[in-house]
Amino acid sequence: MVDLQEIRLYLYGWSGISLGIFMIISYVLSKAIHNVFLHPLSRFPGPLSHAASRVPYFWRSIRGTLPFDMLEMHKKYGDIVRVAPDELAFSHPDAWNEIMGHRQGALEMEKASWFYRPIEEDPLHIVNESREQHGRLRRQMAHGFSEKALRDQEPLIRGYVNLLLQRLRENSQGGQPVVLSDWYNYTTFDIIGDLAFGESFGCLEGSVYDNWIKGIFAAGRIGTILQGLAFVPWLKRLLMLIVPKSVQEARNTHKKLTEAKMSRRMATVDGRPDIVDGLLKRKEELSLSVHELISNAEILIIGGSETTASLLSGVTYLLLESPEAYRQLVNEVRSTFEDQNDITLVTVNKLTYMLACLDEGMRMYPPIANGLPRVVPKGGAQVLGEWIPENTYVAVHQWALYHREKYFMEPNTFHPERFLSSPKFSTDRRDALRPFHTGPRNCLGRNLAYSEMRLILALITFNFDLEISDDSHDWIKQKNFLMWQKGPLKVHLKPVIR
Ligand code: HEM
Repeated sequence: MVDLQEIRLYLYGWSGISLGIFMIISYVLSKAIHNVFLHPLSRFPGPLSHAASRVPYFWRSIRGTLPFDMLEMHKKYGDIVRVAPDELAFSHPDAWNEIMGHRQGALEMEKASWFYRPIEEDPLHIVNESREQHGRLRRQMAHGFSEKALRDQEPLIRGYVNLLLQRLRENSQGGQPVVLSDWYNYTTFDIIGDLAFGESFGCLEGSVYDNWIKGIFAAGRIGTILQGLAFVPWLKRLLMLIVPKSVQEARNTHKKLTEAKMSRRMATVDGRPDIVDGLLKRKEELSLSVHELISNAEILIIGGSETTASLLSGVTYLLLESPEAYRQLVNEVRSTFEDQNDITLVTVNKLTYMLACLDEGMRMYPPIANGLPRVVPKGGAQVLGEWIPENTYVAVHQWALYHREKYFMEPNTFHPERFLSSPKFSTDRRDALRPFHTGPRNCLGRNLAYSEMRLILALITFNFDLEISDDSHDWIKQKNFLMWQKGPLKVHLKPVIR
């Protein structure tokens, strides 16, 4: 016997669900139509799907192809591209100052919180703090990055570089290639670990990555997902509730290890020539909790090690794939120095060709390849002659900008001479190259990074002949999830006999 009441309830249920789905689809469609045709950014060019929704932009970001996709978009649509309903990408040398710089009579643009604070509950640090607290932190930290501080830090840095050279000698003895990309990472992590927490990670000692560092590598991919979810807060909250217990436990273990590191640093005498000393001295005045101190030390490690190591791997690869440039660099290093003890943080400044190689390396393989978005302040702002409405997100995507033929001749080939005033490259817009950004929130560690990179590269090319391993010729074909996903860069090292 058919129960009519049951059928009626069943049909009501289905019509309720259908109505719900219909309403959701109508909402999404009307929002997309509004975004494309009626939004204040409608007049800017870009792919239709990106104007309609943020999803395509995040799809590119979580697939790791954003830097390359941005180049294609700029080639097709020009210097300004609408990459999301509320975001514009700018690809022009002048955009740097207008977006990142000190703006005349106005405050600098704030950083976009969806990008910089993917987990709102986490303590803040110098990179994502608000303008006022950022200024205070920066003033204190700047002492640790001064020229005097760098001179005092030299013995510490040199100690790790010497250990790197020793390990490279040991590991290349049988003629097998070494994974140079790992060794660069070990070295920069150990150096920054010591400068930010008062102790190294023991990577060079143990010839392995510390677990703490492995966690940072995994964070890049998760970071891009969390950034996307910032636009759908309910989904983010839901997903956070179902994070597996093992992940939460790993996070807690990491937290405890870091707290122990910071406690040990705080127990050591004042005046250690490192980067956190300035913060420790003024922690009460700056109202810094232990967690904020840790958060600052952690961001120094993330920002100061992976970036420098990536560039070292990138420039080594590019040099080994460009024999003429490699030969010229080796010539410069070996004719400038007779003894490796003469190679210091000061004397490496003589290596002008090496500096050009590093700059060209940053152009072809910028450690921070994607745009770091800012928010247009109240009242709007002028960028590249266009009036941009308030609350628009704006960014410059480095990899894409540096690979545009409009600004760099032969952008896909390694030409250090473009940074040595070669007439062939006189039309290059060298002012487009800002790997350390510009303005009040630019990189504090620029000098430290250059010193480290020059010292390491000079000592390696002084001590070894390098040859890329056959299976590393495609090394540069990588994805990017906030950081480059570097595969092993294998290199044969032959000690130079003197
Ligand atoms: C090749 C190596 C490096 C590159 C390409 C690089 C790049 C950058 C960039 C683009 C920013 C701006 C971030 C933003 O706008 O949100 C930045 C900020 C920063 N970097 Fe670096 N960096 C490098 C090495 C280092 C090193 C070795 C340190 C030392 C620990 C360091 C410390 C910092 C700090 C403290 C900030 C924040 C500055 C502020 O907000 O006032 N960086 N870096």
